[in-house]
Amino acid sequence: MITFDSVSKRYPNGHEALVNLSFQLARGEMAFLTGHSGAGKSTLLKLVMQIEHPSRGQVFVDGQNLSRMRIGQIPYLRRKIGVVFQDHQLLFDRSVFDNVALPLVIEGMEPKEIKRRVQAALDKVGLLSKERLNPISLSGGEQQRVGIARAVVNKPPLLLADEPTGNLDPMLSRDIMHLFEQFNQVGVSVLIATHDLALISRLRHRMLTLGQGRLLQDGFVGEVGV
Ligand SMILES: Nc1ncnc2c1ncn2[C@@H]1O[C@H](COP(=O)(O)OP(=O)(O)OP(=O)(O)O)[C@@H](O)[C@H]1O
Repeated sequence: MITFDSVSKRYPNGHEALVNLSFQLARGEMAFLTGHSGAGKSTLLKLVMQIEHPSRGQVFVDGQNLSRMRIGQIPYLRRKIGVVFQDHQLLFDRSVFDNVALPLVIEGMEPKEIKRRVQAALDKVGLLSKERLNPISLSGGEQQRVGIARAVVNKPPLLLADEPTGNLDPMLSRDIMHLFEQFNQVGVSVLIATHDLALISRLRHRMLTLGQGRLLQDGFVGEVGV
């Protein structure tokens, strides 16, 4: 689903955020991306989303070489990728329903189909009863679930998350990771950047560790000594 082939990323200020990075995330695989602050985790995710571009090497998503992609194709790429952020970036002047519906409204989907999809996504994250509320009245964990529902509402084959449990306590964090596992179990490829080694040490998934933009380790959590 994702292939990095000898990818380096140098920002305009000269900082090399990723150095000769190669790895693959198979279709239907779930992996964690970890490493110290500034190791390059967010940069890697931005390259997948085409927010940033590699200075050297090639990135493939779902078989497509991103460096050969025309600008007009970028929206189609982004539709394949659900993204969850730490601060969930919800709109507090809209209901939970409207927040989750947003990607479908932008796509121009029929209102009836939007309703069906949004309710299915809210049901999956356990928030169907709160669809009419304003997200400001929800707890931090619930707000993060709204963010996840919005990320999966158009059924993307790939889900990326950048520190999705950063503001949550350990129990809520486990629930959120469990939700990602459930999406993975139905075939969604999942890549989650996180600092939270204590949390991921309990889950048996592949872990890619970055250090100063290089891939330091790649293996299953138990094998790499976490
Ligand atoms: N737009 C930019 N311009 C210049 N340097 C940048 C830019 N974005 C990130 N960097 C630098 O690139 C390096 C990697 O940053 P990145 O955000 O990818 O790391 P990270 O592993 O996600 O860190 P954190 O866990 O703190 O979010 C850092 O040294 C950062 O300061």
